[in-house]
Amino acid sequence: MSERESAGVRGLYPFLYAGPAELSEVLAEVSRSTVEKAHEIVRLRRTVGESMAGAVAACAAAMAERFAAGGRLFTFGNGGSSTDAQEVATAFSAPAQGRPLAALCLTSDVAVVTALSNDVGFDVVFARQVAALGGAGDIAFGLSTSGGSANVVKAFEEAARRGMLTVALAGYQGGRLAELPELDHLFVIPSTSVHRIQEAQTTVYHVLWALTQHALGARPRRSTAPGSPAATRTREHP
Ligand SMILES: O=C(CO)[C@@H](O)[C@H](O)[C@H](O)[C@H](O)COP(=O)(O)O
Repeated sequence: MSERESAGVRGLYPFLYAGPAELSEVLAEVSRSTVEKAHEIVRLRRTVGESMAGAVAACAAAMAERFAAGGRLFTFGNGGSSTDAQEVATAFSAPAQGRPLAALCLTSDVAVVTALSNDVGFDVVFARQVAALGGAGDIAFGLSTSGGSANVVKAFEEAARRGMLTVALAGYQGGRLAELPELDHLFVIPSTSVHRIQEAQTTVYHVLWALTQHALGARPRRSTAPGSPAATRTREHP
């Protein structure tokens, strides 16, 4: 191992190099930073819960309406958001309890994703699928931490053209998604840490799932109190 690599490993795993005397100090530091991180996560989730409760409930009601009329949910995102999109589709379509709802993740079919990326372009990898599968009664559900992924933005533009309900989760200040007037529901997690954003987005979509189930009469549940719409946007329909 080169000097540089060894320094890298030392930085990542300091306890491997600590002598018995230093070890407890290193462990105390690791535990301090873990506790700080845990506080940060709880603080952000609380902020999100308090400020978005009303908007999440409104979004769930709109989603439930689409499902009740036979609508389907299409989810998409890149990287970590792609696996979150898979989790959203799984939660809705294959719940252990509650009503199974029609949901499909547009990142799950490798053949379709690679064909579109290879033959047409990665920027249309979701939009083309939305065009092929989506209809007016359906729901487009996209996640992006930056809010700037071109393929996510284009998918929403296509979904809006088709009259689909559009639901977006973003971070930072919403990025390009914040500038999309077509979005029906936008939830912006107020953080600049990709990981914190993803964690808080998980809370938002799991609550959306629970409230949608509740609205469909599948799971009795306490209602949530309305909150400030500071970090959310719900489009008024004429
Ligand atoms: O942060 C992770 C994993 O946690 C990355 O995989 C991340 O998701 C990828 O860089 C994405 O391509 C970022 O896209 P986006 O969230 O900005 O739309």
